[in-house]
Amino acid sequence: MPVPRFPADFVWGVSTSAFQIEGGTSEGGRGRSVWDTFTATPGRVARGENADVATDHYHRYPEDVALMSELGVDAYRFSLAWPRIQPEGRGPANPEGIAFYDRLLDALCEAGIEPVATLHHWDTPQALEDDGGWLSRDTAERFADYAAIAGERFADRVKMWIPLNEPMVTSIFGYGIGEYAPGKALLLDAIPTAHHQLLAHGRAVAALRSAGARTVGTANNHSPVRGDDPEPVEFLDALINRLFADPVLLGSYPEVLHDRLPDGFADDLPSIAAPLDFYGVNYYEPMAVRAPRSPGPLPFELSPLEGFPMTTNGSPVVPDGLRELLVLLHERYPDLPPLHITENGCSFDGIHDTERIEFLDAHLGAVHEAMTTGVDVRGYFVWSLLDNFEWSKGYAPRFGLVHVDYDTLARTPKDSFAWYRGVIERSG
Ligand SMILES: O=C(O)[C@H](O)[C@@H](O)[C@H](O)[C@H](O)CO
Repeated sequence: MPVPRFPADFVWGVSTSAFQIEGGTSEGGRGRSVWDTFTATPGRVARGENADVATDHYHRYPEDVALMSELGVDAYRFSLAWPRIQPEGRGPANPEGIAFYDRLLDALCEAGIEPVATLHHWDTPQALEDDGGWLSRDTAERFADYAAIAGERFADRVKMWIPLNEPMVTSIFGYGIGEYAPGKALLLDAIPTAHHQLLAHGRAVAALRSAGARTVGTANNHSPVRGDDPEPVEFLDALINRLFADPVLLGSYPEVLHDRLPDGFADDLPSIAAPLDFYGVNYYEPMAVRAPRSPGPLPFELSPLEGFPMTTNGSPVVPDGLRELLVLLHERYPDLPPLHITENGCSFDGIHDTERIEFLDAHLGAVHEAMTTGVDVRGYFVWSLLDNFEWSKGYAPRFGLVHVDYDTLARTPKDSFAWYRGVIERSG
């Protein structure tokens, strides 16, 4: 199905993150992050893989910027590595770290590609984790200092800012079930990490605006929750969607989680609900849930979503879930700022990646459908430009429009690269 016409000023982009592509983890004065520690811990990452080299973007960024130029994107969403800019997570900026991002930003501006900078894509400095990490309120204050440094140094070239990528994943996968760094399995006792991240978001918005940032938003991952039993559906919806959206967009928390939040949380809500210029959404798949079949610590259990094609990463392909989500956000949040799809993509193998083209085509169709019903969507960013390090799954899942040979680090555009370039060209 030909991709429908999007507005002429619609933003076409691609996304990546520092830890997943940069490599050079011990170069340029970079400090250790929780993910360096996690990948060095046996049994945490498939096949014992790590991101010490990853796609070597740290050295090959000119080639990657040239690929984006060839692709014709308007914007590139990447993340700054906090441990590269502040190796211990506090104190003065690391000049070599700043210099690396200066080089990258200058190359992007030279190529006419708008930089979209995420301040935190999960690589928290290990030194802060040793002091409690996101379980500690102080980390939010340290994050504000980091945001001020980044704003002062880069706000002249960065077009859009995103303080945190998917705080939900850090809280639930990092502190709740321990599947991601820092690998803690606190279950619902992980919820204070959500509040401290949201406080960090609010503090960073203020720091970035003082530094002259033009446009500030979010990149929250959201999934419509499906199930026949309303109780587990509402609870999971509160846990993965509303816990991270309501405080930012309504200035309140879902009632059902109040007793899990730190004392005095309400005093922080005005700072957390700082007005935004856009609301970024990462979408991959809906979630299905049911009541637990045996007593356990959680009032729900996940259930498989059947009857859909699957990606090589085990995700069901449900394009209409994206339309459903956009309409839900539009209806649920009256003062919702314009939306950007800050991530959407899939893992499939091979250079001739027809399934990826079909996936992106169908999801763009879903976005357009939501727009025709009045949802204000301004841009779309494919995850990802390059195959990269897929966290605890290592390098097996391939999400890139560009294939990466991890032996030679050679980049090879896939069929989806040419397809997306055509979409961008046609949308004019
Ligand atoms: O959404 C996420 O989980 C992250 O932002 C990305 O870092 C992932 O790599 C991507 O989504 C594929 O799973």
